[in-house]
Amino acid sequence: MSEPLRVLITGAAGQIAYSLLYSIAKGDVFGANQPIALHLLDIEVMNNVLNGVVMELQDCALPLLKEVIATHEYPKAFKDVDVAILVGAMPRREGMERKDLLKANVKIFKGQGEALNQYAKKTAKILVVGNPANTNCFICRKYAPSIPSENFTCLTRLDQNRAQGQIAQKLKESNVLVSSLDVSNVTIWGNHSSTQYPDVNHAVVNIQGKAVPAREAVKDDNYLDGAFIETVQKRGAAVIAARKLSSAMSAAKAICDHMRDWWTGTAAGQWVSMGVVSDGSYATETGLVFSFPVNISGGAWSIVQGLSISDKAKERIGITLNELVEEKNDAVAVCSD
Ligand SMILES: NC(=O)C1=CN([C@@H]2O[C@H](COP(=O)(O)OP(=O)(O)OC[C@H]3O[C@@H](n4cnc5c(N)ncnc54)[C@H](O)[C@@H]3O)[C@@H](O)[C@H]2O)C=CC1
Ligand SMILES: O=C([O-])CC(=O)C(=O)O
Repeated sequence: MSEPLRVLITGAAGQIAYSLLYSIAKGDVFGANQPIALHLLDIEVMNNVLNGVVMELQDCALPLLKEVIATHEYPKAFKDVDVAILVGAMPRREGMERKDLLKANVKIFKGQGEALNQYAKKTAKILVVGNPANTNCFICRKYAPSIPSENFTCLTRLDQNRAQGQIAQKLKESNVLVSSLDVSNVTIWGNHSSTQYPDVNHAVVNIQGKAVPAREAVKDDNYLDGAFIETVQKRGAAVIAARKLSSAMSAAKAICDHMRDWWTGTAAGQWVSMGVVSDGSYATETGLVFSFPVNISGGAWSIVQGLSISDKAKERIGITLNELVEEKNDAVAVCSD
């Protein structure tokens, strides 16, 4: 067996981590033969809760889990990590937009960027989950200049999974029985916020072994251009309104999907959506962390190029782009206070 992969999870005493740790330690993400050392970080007041999580991990009796380091200290938490999943941050409550968290959360990602820069492996793959995820990722990368920018990503896979789920659900209404996994190449453009653009123009549904364009399968452009987009954009808020807590089980599942695909690659002809550092593709601003369609091979992602983008789609991409530019300016100002 190989050396343990050092996987840092921040916010390890919180609700997303509680759904996430088991899948990672069991081998669902990095493979059934990959030993894992978990580095669990939370703030000092959560020490007791974190100890309880460590006890439960021991009690899961997982053969791949070789070591658990639970701490509130950055030097220990970030030391030599191969993977950093940065979840720890304040979640939003009912009535808030995710960008309302910016002031409270962005400085956490400045400090964790500095810690990655100082202590993590230079090859570390980083996934930012804490909201506002794109802008926190932008700041994290800014303060970790020794790690390549392509190693920084943020989570928009939950939005992708939601979009696939909505299309599968809609098809059930006309007795076309498919699962979310039969829907591919939906793209989430831009910000993990209510301005994101879930785009079905290149999406495909596998119906009894035949690849059918999503618009042809659904046969309802009004829905796809209206209620579908709004449902995906506002799904996080709908979960908060119902649960009085933000999504956790589905967020943990999306984190696993994101990391597993980054590790093992995307299927031929299929792409996934990830927030990545923009190279200016599709008229976006270079350097912003923007969600794009990406292909992944050999642990490296590349933005899918050459997709046709309608004028309406360009307008929607422009809206989410403008929001990200504003968030970035606010975040840079907060961090230089
Ligand atoms: N990008 C996405 O798709 C999603 C993002 N989120 C975001 O993930 C974040 C975490 O959500 P939950 O787990 O539900 O929240 P939670 O409140 O249950 O857990 C957050 C944990 O982070 C810890 N924490 C706070 N500051 C920290 C720091 N400086 N270092 C390490 N740990 C710290 C807290 O003590 C707490 O244990 C929130 O910002 C939420 O909005 C949630 C769902 C989806
Ligand atoms: O909506 C929230 O605040 C939590 C989140 O990011 C999501 O569920 O997508």
